[in-house]
Amino acid sequence: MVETSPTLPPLRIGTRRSNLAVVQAEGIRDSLEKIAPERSYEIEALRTLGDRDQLTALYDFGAKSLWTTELEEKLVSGELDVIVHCLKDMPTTLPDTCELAAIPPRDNPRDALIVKSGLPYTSLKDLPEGAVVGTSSVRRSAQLRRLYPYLRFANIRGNVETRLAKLDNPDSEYTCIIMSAAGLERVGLKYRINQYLRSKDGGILHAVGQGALGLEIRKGDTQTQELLDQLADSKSTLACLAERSLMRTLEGGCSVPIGVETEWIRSDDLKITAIVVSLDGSESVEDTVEARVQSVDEATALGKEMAARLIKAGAEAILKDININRPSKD
Ligand SMILES: NCc1[nH]cc(CCC(=O)O)c1CC(=O)O
Repeated sequence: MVETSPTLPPLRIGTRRSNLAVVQAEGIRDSLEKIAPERSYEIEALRTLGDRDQLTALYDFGAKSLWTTELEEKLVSGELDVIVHCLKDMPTTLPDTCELAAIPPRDNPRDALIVKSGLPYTSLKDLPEGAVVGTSSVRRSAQLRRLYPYLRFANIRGNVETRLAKLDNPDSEYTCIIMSAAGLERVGLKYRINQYLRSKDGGILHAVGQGALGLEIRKGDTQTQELLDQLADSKSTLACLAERSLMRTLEGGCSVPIGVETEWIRSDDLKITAIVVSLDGSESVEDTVEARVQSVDEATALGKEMAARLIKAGAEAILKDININRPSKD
């Protein structure tokens, strides 16, 4: 007689209910099926507060956890085993019942310019005076205001497909929008990207963790941790942890204009560049630092060092001013 090992229950993968979130969760499920084909996997896509409320501007939500709280409750209660997040939507400090188990290989971290269909512009510098950039991200608008003071800005909310539809509507005010390149590429919309933006091209730095996924588990769930270890990418992990350490030290939420870029030079040296910009773009501090990074502690230390340099250059005054002038929730 053949002994059958006790079968594990299906691993329950939770995510938000946007097309992008589901595509991401399916990608993780497919990778897990290759690594551990004996196990079965289920995806549960949940509508979160951030998905339901499309009207409140992002900076009015205050806490960054609008995408994560409801999923974490299900994780802690055992209804889910892992949550697949966009890393940039994850608060830098998690509830102490949960932990960040793994960061898989990062996709393109850059922002992308998408121009309204039918308009001839192909880069930020082509945009005429008064052109309207659709974005609800103060990180994006503050950096653009600094470099292109003649542009105008309007909020835009909704998932990737909704934003593109709003852009292309001939009656909408938008000339262009800025979205994450990774988000567009994952849902098959790479062809809509007119320009990839970065410090050397267009001049704007991306968000902390942009282009990476974060896999969150119940604290102490070693079985799921060991499974997810096999999806982790050490270079992506260390770079993203350095970025998150910078953000945590500056105490910025998703709505604080901190732009960042990390780049591996030689095999173990990480270069980090970061900028903090006032909402109107009139003030900014920027710096670059480089260090050997071979461990989580060294990544964290590099992020802290970057934050210390920005604070020394005046970042605190800019951030304090932003918090005072932030529109209230009511
Ligand atoms: N702001 C919301 C958000 N969070 C993660 C992504 C896309 C995926 C990623 O960049 O990791 C997006 C959309 C966007 O910024 O265009």
